[in-house]
Amino acid sequence: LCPCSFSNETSQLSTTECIRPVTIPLRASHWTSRNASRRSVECNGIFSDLKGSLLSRFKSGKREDAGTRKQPPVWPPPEDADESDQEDVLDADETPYVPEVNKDAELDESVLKEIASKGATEVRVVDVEKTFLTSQGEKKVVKGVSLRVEAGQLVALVGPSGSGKTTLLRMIAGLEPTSAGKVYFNDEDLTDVRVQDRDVGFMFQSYALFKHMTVAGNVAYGLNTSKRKGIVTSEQIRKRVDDLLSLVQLSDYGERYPPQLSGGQRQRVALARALATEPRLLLLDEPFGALDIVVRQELRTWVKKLQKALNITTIFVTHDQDEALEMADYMVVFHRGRILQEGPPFEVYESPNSAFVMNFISDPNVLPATCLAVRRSGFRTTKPYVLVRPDDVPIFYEERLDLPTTPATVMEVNNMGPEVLCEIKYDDDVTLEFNRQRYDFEEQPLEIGQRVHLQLKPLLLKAFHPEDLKA
Ligand SMILES: Nc1ncnc2c1ncn2[C@@H]1O[C@H](COP(=O)(O)OP(=O)(O)OP(=O)(O)O)[C@@H](O)[C@H]1O
Repeated sequence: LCPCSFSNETSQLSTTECIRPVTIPLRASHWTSRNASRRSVECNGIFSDLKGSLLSRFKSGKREDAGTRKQPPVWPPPEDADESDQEDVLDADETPYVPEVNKDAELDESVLKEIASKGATEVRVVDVEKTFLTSQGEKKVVKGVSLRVEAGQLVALVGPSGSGKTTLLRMIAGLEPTSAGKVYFNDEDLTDVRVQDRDVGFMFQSYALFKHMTVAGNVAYGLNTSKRKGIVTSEQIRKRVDDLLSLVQLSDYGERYPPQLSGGQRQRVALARALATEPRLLLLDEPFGALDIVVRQELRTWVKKLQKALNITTIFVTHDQDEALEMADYMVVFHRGRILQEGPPFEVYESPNSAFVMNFISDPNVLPATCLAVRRSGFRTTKPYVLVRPDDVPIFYEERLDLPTTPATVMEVNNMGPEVLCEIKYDDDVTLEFNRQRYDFEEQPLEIGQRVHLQLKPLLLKAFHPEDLKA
């Protein structure tokens, strides 16, 4: 186990108590009470063992040799710290939670102005196609895509792996030539313009920082290589780097090296670097994909706030539907190289235009189209299956003669925090999950074995053939 934040190691831990092997990235900032309790939930109790093991190791005086480089303060504390200090560090119940970023921090107006000196840019792609030449012949991976991204919007491209999201992003960036179609920034045709002349900032999942360069050096890299922004003297560069590091709340980290940072901090450096040259457009490809769930959640909210404050048009690719629903102003669902649906996230969620979209952005139940409940609902289809979301199923204690309800028996009741997830079985043995807000559930609780009556609303069902859901 390596708790040292220099090493960037992860530990593979298996335990019979866990459903599957657990990988826990260890970082100094993890040893905090809120994270600790979340982590213990995440890994089914393994945390207490882990903590105990680290505690004994720490008490035995072993720690990583941090090398001869200038070292920032890290956990574990120096060996000469007295035992009571050590207990303090490890006592998850008493250590205050240290968030990855201060989401409520006021953004310095002068810094914002410095960085967001241009107006936001509208991006349009028109009938864009991409064909790759592979050993099996030509492969068209983007098939006539048209999309308008309004100036200042945060747009999420979602879809299964291989559906063409990254390829589209790369064509917008100029990293990949288009096979057909046009790319415009504010009505300026940039289709054949080189990447370095498009004024685009990138941030990818793999931090892509130069390990041998300090944080400040990484942020300054773009400025050093492109002197076209009027930032030419070393003093101007230093000022811009300071501003950017302050913006991403890493002012004290300029002299560190990337391996000395946590994943979230590295992504913040990558963001500062992407913003260094005042890009007109920010492109993020799975920016939080490599981060753990707690940090990811925090950075989502923070990046969204920053994006709005900078008013910079941003397109991001994500596999995480929740991330897209939470962050995006506009959501684009890709399937097999085409856009299947686009719109504000709540609209796409509320009114998916196909079984594929419903299945992709929520976690619906699959029912046979001929089952009792579907027939009783009045829904008619020739397709073999039907999707229904767990939050789209009204439930009644008594039979409702005015509504087409179907009786069922409660089989499971699982408290999931803010929601209660229940499973019922209809009399034809078809099962269905539905959820209720905990507050509603407490008002009207359900018990295992209880008879209930559920309504399926035809407008909220989507019929499908298994082929329709394939990536
Ligand atoms: N240089 C290339 N040569 C050949 N095929 C490629 C190349 N780049 C991408 N592809 C193929 O294009 C298809 C789309 O890839 P792309 O990375 O755009 O998908 P994606 O939706 O972003 O998926 P993921 O989320 O997994 O990155 C995939 O089948 C991929 O294998």
